[in-house]
Amino acid sequence: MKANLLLFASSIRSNDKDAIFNAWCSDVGISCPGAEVRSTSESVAGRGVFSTKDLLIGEEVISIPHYAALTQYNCALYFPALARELSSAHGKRNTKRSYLKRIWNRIRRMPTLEKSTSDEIWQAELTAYALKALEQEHPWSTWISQWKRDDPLQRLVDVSTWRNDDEAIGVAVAEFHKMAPDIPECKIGAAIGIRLHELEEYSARYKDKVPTSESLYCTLMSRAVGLSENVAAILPMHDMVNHSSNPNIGLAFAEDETFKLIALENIPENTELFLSYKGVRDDEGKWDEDKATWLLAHWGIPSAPLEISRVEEHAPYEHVMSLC
Ligand SMILES: C[S@@+](CC[C@H](N)C(=O)[O-])C[C@H]1O[C@@H](n2cnc3c(N)ncnc32)[C@H](O)[C@@H]1O
Repeated sequence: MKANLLLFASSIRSNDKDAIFNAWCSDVGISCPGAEVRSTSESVAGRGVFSTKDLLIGEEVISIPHYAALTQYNCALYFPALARELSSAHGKRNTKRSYLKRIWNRIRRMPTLEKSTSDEIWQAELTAYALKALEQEHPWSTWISQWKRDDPLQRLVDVSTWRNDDEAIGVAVAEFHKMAPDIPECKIGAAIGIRLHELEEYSARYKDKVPTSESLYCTLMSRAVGLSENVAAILPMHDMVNHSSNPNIGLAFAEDETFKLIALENIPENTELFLSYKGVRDDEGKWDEDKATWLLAHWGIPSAPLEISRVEEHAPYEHVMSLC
């Protein structure tokens, strides 16, 4: 069923895809008074969210009810049997990741910092739920079947032999380096190594126990947002917004049980809307090579020192986190 849906998604024309997605948002109660998804060469990524009218600073652009969000909590309610299977599949973790983390920190000449292990758990869980939603034609399947990611890491993961193919890994590193020549290849290699190791762990832990897909895991990672330290979500419509280090909208938590995307400045009609997935400045406001490496490895988005000219994060929305 999943394969059929994905085939269906790739065979429909881009504009039809956008119309289907925009109509689906309205059907499930996502209100977009000032925005819609468009596939267009005017988007930085070929597809993104655009304003459909002039927007004023502070204006609500999109409102997403909590129940529409793909979170572990909502998913456990919709798919309780899978929630039980997932909790028994988590099992005991091994420690190889901390070894890779030490390599990363050695490259950065930083002391070892342990990263929270909850990241891999939410990624695995949300991947399993997304696959189940596709299989059961849950209302989310219309949305999930439109997820896509196209960058060297995704292409590498989609080559089923990547585990035994150092050459393919080298090609991915070289492609990333071409996209972001200011980032040294050794850092890109270390970041990709960590990502691939996560995938290996994911497969070893969950395969044959719950629905798994390395490809979807990799794609999903690039669409999620951290709502709090241990809660990640993929929010329909929010996940269609592309990244800029000069964002014009921000995510806010509202008291009416919705997530809201709010204009951070006056935005003319037909302008691409942007969020900041991850800041790439250090404490002094300079381009930070490590942060830039993760922006590249996690989302496939390049950055360079000269691109940053304005303030990145807007104080009222600083509670909005990106996962990495
Ligand atoms: C959350 S999705 C955004 C929606 C996506 N464009 C789509 O059509 O589904 C994140 C992905 O969009 C692409 N993307 C977002 N911002 C970008 C940018 N500034 N430049 C290039 N690609 C970008 C990257 O492939 C990234 O992994």
